[in-house]
Amino acid sequence: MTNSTHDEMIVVKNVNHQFKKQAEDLPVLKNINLKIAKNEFVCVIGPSGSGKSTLLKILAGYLIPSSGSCEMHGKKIIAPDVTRGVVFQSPTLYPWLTVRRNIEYGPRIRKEDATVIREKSQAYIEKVGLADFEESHTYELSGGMKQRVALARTLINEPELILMDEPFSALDAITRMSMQTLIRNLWQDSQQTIFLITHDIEEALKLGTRIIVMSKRPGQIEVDKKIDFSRKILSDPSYLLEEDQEFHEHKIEFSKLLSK
Ligand SMILES: Nc1ncnc2c1ncn2[C@@H]1O[C@H](COP(=O)(O)OP(=O)(O)OP(=O)(O)O)[C@@H](O)[C@H]1O
Repeated sequence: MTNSTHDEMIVVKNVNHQFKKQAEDLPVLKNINLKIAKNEFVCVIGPSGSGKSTLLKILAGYLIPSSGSCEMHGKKIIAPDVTRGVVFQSPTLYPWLTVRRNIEYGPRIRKEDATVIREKSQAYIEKVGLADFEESHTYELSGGMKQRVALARTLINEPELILMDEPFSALDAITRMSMQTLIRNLWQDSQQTIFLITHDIEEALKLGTRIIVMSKRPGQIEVDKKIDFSRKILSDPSYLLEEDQEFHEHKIEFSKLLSK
C-alpha cells in the first residue's frame, strides 16, 4: 500500500535514527516527517552534528533508519539506486580516468549503448562547462572543475532526485558563486528535484525553494519554510538580492535560529 500521491516524490514518516557509540545509543534524528515534491529545491541547514548527513544517507539508501520509513514514489528506500544521485563535498573521482571516462562510468558499468553514452556524456560535459577538458585527467583540474565532473557524473544517470552534501563548501567564494549559478540553472532547465545540505544561510536562500532548519542533536525539523529568491534571480539575472529587504529578514531569522 502506498500513502504517497503523484506529487509526493519522497515521503519520510516518523524517522528516528541512532548510532551505537561504545555500547550506548547516540540518538541522531528524532521524529522526522517530511514530504518532497518533484521540482522542489530543498536546502537543509542546522548545527554541526544535527543529523543532516544522516538524513541524506537515509534518503540515498545508504542507511536504514532505526525506526520509521522513507519512501520514494510509495516504494520503501532500502538501498542506493540510480534514481537518486549523490554529490559529496569532496568528489571521489577516478584519477586514472579522463574527465569523459569518469562521467561515463555509471552508464558503462550498466552496459548501456556506447553511442548513447557518448552523446549523453558530451551533452553533460557541455552543460557543466567542461568542454575542452574532456580528455584531461581529473588530477589536472581545479576544485571547482572536479565538482563539475562529479555533478556531470551524477546527472548522466538521470536521477529523479539529486542529494548534495555541502557540495560547494570546499570551494573559494568566486568558484562557489559560479557553481551556485550552474546548479540553479540545471535545476530550472531539467525540472530537477534537489536536496542540498549547506552551512551557508545565504547559499540556502539563493538556491532553495524551501529551507529546512534542523535543531541540535537529536535533529528534529525546527522550521520548514517555502522561499522563492532563486526564481527571482532566474527571472532577472541582474536582480540584487543584497537590496531585498525580505532576503535580509530571512537571513537574520535563520541566523538567530542557528545561534540558539
Ligand atoms: N556511522 C556513524 N557511527 C557513529 N556515529 C555517527 C556515524 N555517522 C554520524 N555519526 C554521529 O551522528 C551525529 C550526526 O552526524 P551527521 O554527520 O549526520 O551530522 P551533520 O548535521 O551532517 O553534521 P555536520 O554539519 O558537522 O556535517 C554526529 O554526532 C556524528 O558523530
